[in-house]
Amino acid sequence: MAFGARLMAAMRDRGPLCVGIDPHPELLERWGLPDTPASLVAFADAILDASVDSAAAVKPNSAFYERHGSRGIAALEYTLGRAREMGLLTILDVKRGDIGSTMQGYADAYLAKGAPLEADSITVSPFLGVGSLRPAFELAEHTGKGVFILALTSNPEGASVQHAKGPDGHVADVIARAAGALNEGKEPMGSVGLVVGATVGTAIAELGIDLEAVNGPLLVPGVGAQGGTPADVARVFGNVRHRVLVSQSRGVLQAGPIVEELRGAIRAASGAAQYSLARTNVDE
Ligand SMILES: O=c1ccn([C@@H]2O[C@H](COP(=O)(O)O)[C@@H](O)[C@H]2O)c(=O)[nH]1
Repeated sequence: MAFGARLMAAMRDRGPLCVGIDPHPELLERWGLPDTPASLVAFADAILDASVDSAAAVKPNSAFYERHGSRGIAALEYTLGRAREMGLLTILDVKRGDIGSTMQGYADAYLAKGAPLEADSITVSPFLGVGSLRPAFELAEHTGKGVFILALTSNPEGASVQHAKGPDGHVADVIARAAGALNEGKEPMGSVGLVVGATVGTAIAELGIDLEAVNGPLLVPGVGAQGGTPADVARVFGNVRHRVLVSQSRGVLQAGPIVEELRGAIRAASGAAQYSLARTNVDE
């Protein structure tokens, strides 16, 4: 089954939350764990156990694994495999993007069946042009995987590039339209998503972006530690609420390391997002 359909089913069954697996050194310390590769495994195991019946997906961020070198990558490989065995969808946050021939290598690394670092989906950066990402789109289509393109990121520095206007329109809108074209006609939604922060304020309307026409999942970071709120999510994404996957890392992970307490925080964050989105009047 295609990633878009699998994610839609997971969100229907377990709510609109994706739990970020971000083993920051500060979080490891808070959990009473040393900053070592073995701790990455213990940290992620607890998050997977707490998420399995309460979140639609998990999102390990590769950066926190790469900083430990090959043993960190081995920990990531283990965690991706364990999530797959548990039936949890994975979004590997690697933000890759390169010329087409090299992009094929990245696609093979993460989206090929049986690859050591196989994930259900990855994040990609369109800075070299959305067309350069084609190898990832094509392999994802072939293997039933997903791709999330950075469009309007949650950090304040993103706007100076993403709001810029070129011959084809605003950068973020060009990206959104490209995703819409790749997802056209897909039911219940396509597998090419966008990353759009909860912190983008009124940018969607100002840049003339039609999120409905994207027809793909919207991965929404920025809630919690970055200052975004469930009310912001509802305000920004009310008309496409059925395709919104809110991603939270530090906001929920600080409830660890006890799995029951972590599960409680995940359920509360998921419930808050769901409640806020459900109260949105799409005609407003
Ligand atoms: O626009 C973006 C894209 C990705 N991220 C990633 O999401 C998490 C956010 O962590 P929090 O602790 O919930 O702030 C992190 O892995 C970022 O690299 C993002 O924040 N914004």
